[in-house]
Amino acid sequence: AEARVKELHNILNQYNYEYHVIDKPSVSDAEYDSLITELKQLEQQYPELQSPDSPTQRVGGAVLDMFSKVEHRVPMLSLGNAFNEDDLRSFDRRVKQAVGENVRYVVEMKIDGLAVSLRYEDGVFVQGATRGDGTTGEDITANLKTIRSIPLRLKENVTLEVRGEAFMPKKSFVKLNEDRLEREEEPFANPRNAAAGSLRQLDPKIAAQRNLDIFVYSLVNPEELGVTSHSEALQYLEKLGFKTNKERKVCNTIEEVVEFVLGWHTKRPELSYDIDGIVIKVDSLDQQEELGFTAKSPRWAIAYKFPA
Ligand SMILES: COc1nc2nc(N)nc(N)c2nc1C
Repeated sequence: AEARVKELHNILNQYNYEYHVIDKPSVSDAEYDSLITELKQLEQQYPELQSPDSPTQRVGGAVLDMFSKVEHRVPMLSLGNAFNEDDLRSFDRRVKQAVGENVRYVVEMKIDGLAVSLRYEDGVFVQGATRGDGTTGEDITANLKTIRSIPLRLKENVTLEVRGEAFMPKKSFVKLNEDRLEREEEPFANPRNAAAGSLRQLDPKIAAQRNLDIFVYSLVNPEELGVTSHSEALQYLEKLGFKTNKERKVCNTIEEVVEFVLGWHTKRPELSYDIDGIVIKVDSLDQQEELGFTAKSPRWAIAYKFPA
């Protein structure tokens, strides 16, 4: 039975990855459901084979009476803002004054959701937390486990921490508000508030019904893993089984960045999720190191904000 349980963990984690992370399911929902039912039965029959990282443990048990605090070992910083093209050119000039002319940028969607931190030990998801004040956040592990695109087990048994943005897709937001209006409950103002409200639920069963999703956008201390650029770090995270946002672009000049940013002003409504801006980052980790941080944000990144 133990061998079968291990095999079911691997098969179900892979099927969950195909469906929720890369959106390329290789089996039917019925096939997935029959295997999850088999695993649940084996876990009932052999309680010693149960484990917190089992695919059956996505929707946790207890309703909490409060969230415990989590100290972020590496602070979760905020980003400096740019509001127009000239702000972007000034950012580029500041960067080049510090690290020279040869700079490559990675440009990414700034998802309008909730920043969260996910910690893994030996490949297993052990703790997830909100940003809080950047130093102290709230432990929302049980709620984050209900997000199917968050792997409970990585494809390699590594210990690391990632940051990402949990969000509610536009379609889920519309459906949720329709249901709330039917139940004469206050609708949420926007998907960001709906995502925040869902992750603040003390009952994981409620969070599990909210169809939340996540894009992981950074690896804490990537230099420890021998990657030399942010782009490589993102590719490594994808290899591990994380969901990253595909709309990113490597740009070799700030003019390319400006063109990319202006393009998204008009393309924004086509996205299935809300973005409130575009994040521009120096790609080279060595140059990020040279640029360092201000008290509250990295000097090697900036958020271009769309007009509200
Ligand atoms: C490096 O720090 C960051 N990177 C980010 N990247 C994206 N795509 N979105 C964010 N909201 C974000 N926020 C921070 C603090």
